[in-house]
Amino acid sequence: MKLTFTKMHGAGNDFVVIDAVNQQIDFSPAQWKRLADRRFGIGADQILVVERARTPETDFRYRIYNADGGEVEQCGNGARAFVRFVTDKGLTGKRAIRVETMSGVIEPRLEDDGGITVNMGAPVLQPERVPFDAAGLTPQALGEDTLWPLEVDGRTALISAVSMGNPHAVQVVEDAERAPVETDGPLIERHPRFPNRVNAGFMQVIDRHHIKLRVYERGAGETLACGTGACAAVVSGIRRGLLDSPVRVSTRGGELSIAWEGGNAPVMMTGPAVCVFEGTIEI
Ligand SMILES: N[C@@H](CCC[C@H](N)C(=O)O)C(=O)O
Repeated sequence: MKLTFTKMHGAGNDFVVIDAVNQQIDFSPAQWKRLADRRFGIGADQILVVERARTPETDFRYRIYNADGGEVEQCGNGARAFVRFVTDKGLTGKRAIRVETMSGVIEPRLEDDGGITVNMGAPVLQPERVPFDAAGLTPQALGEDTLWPLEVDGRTALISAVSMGNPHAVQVVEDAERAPVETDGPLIERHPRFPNRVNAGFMQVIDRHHIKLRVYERGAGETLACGTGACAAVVSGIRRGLLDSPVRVSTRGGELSIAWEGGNAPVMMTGPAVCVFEGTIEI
């Protein structure tokens, strides 16, 4: 079939976005993987599929596939790209949009200045719900946070286990640019204590309102930015007593802003969403 797509990015985290409201889509994991392939396909960290709502309480359903072809629960930068896409394509006239994802309903909003803010919901911190297997580990308390000792390549990384709908392991590093993201990232991603695999975040605290962040993403490798990774890092930093809301998150691809008032308050994410080009591909 001939597939029409839009190539987008949010702070350099790039997406193929597909209108499945007006196109019939039923692809296999191998086909998603091929679309995301940077040599044999279009190239993307994730594929975002915009579908009709399945309930009267929501406006759309939005599905997310990693570059490895696997479907996943959540994508923060993708949520902003989703809003730009449905607005630019005229699929909705609403500015506040309720959208069903695999991990529940989120509420992105197009602001008057053209920026996009997403209510990402409250973080989930119970290990079994991340999911993280903490059996037999002795945690360390830091501020309000619980740091788990994770054995990685013969060393111990002290991680916060956070779910933003999808799983994250966040550690603090002295220098994000020199952090072992390429080497430790894949080991953490597939660490046996994370049964669903995990996104591995490496956060450098610049000051109480500013961090640098690199994320080795599950199913995609290191990306230029990870929205849910930024939310998880800020939650971890605030709980560790290192940060105060709001926090500017500098990534290799751009800047995000994350606000969180603690506890069960939702994490609010603001950042860019850009359309790069449109095209068609035979698949
Ligand atoms: N880039 C995303 C996260 C995409 C999903 C992630 N790789 C996972 O497997 O959970 C973001 O901006 O949040």
